[in-house]
Amino acid sequence: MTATVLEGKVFAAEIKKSVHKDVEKFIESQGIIPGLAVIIVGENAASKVYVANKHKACEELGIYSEVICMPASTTKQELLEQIRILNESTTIHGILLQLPLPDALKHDEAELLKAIHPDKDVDGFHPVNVGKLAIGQEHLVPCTPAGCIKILELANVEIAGKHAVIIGRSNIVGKPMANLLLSRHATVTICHSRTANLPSITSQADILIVAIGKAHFVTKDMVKPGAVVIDVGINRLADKKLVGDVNFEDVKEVAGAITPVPGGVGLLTIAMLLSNTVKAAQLQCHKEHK
Ligand SMILES: Nc1nc(=O)c2c([nH]1)NC[C@@H]1CN(c3ccc(C(=O)N[C@@H](CCC(=O)O)C(=O)O)cc3)C=[N+]21
Repeated sequence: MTATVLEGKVFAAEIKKSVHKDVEKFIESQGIIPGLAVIIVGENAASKVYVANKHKACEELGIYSEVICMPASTTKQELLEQIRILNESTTIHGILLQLPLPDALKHDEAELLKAIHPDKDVDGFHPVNVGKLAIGQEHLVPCTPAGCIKILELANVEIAGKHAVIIGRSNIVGKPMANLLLSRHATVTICHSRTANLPSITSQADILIVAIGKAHFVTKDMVKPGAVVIDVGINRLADKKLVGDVNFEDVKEVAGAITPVPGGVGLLTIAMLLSNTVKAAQLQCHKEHK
């Protein structure tokens, strides 16, 4: 048996189409354009590519987008001031602070993310939004795990009652992913670097979500026949080739369905960012009219 390949492009196009409609409706009813600001601090080749992709996607959908590039020498104070300006801006509805931050700012990350107004937090990283997700009140949800859920939904994969295993416990993917799956009634197991006998657990998964940042880590002996495998990894090999955390060619032989890298989850991440930007704009307008 060979797995069905879950093409990110197809699902992302579907989401973008619906977001595009929402953008048009929003502009018509409010007389303003939804706006996204992306702050990028320092030089990071990969970050620049993502930011350029996000900018292009905004243009396609009629969302106003601003990219704010700041030097690696930027201080916490300067960054907080930039965030304050964007929080108060009436043309910007979504703010994304691109991670990772330069080393000098790494220990300020939590404080900086908390400075973004929760209603403009299109990454869903503010503690208020993290907390809301944890108690089942989804508000602005992190884009990558939200994209994984969209893939499952659009591919008609049943979640309720299924055993979902997540490899990776990051705040950006693993933890929010667990909450999203739990709210949709999956039985959820989170594995990580200290998990004993990992293959014995991953082999029980009906849905396997892999987000550990190790190229080709998951092989077919770790996958239950017929499982749905979602690969969140993006690893650049020495030859510049982009690969996931899953050994695609190997796992494809046993999985029921699998996402490719590139062309999988990454495209959904961008689509969900656009969706969150319009949602944020809607939230802010409702508040103004109260
Ligand atoms: N605050 C913050 N929020 C983020 O959401 C965030 C971030 N920081 N830092 C970096 C990561 C990474 N990320 C990606 C987005 C799109 C693709 C994407 O479009 N990938 C395509 C193309 C990949 C390529 O060819 O380079 C694909 O997988 O097919 C990948 C990765 C968002 N991130």
